[in-house]
Amino acid sequence: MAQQAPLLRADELNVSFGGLRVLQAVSLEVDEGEVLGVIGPNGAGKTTLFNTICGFVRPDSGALSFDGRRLLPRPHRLTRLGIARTLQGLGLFPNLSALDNVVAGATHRSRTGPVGALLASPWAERHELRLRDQAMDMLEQLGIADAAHRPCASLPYGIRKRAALARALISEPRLLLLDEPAVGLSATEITELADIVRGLRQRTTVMLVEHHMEFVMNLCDRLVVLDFGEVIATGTPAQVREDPAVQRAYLGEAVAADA
Ligand SMILES: Nc1ncnc2c1ncn2[C@@H]1O[C@H](COP(=O)(O)OP(=O)(O)OP(=O)(O)O)[C@@H](O)[C@H]1O
Repeated sequence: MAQQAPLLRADELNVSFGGLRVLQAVSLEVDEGEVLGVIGPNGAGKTTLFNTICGFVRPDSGALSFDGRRLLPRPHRLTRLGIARTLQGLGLFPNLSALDNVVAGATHRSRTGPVGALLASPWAERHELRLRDQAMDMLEQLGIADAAHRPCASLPYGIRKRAALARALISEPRLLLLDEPAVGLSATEITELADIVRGLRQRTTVMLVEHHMEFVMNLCDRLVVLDFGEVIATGTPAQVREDPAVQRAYLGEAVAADA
């Protein structure tokens, strides 16, 4: 049987900032339906890898492909391509309600356009109402429907994180990139988040960057480990845990932290 092509593929990505080589010949594949974790010590290049996939950073060389086609990402066109991302800083509009923030994530699906909005055509209105229903549905699925009409600035951090996730999901991405989804959450919230992400498998592929080892080890199907901008290991959590190069990379970090 022919093997399915990966949903996302990176080939020999090289990125440098000034003289600093931040990604060195990074190659990886993300298969449809999996949860792939990217881990590595501080400064390993994880965020830079995400930023390269999203088009915020241009690689010096190397290539990306998405769904078998060359990917030349541009941040404002990502959702149209089928890629959504949550940010470490969440990036929610603080004065808008959680619901309005989620609707804002679906702007590329809004067919109203400036003329339609001016004319306020019944068709456009119906479409916008449908979007709001879907956004409400999404908040319900993530267990935060109660927060729908409250301004984001007034919500606890854990709820805001879920609102940011709902906003990414409303665009119905094929690939969802989560940047440190567990950071700032309580132990209970982290367990709940893992359940939510597991549930997402049915509808999207997930690639996440994370430091929280227990979360990553319990949740991810596969891991890619970066150290000093290089992929030092790829495999299941169990394989990666036993990998001597990974142990050395993290041990080095622990020793540095103790010093
Ligand atoms: N815009 C930039 N200009 C210069 N150097 C940068 C820039 N962005 C990142 N770096 C450097 O690139 C290296 C990798 O950074 P990056 O943020 O990608 O690592 P990371 O693995 O995400 O780290 P962390 O886990 O601490 O968030 C670091 O040495 C960082 O200081």
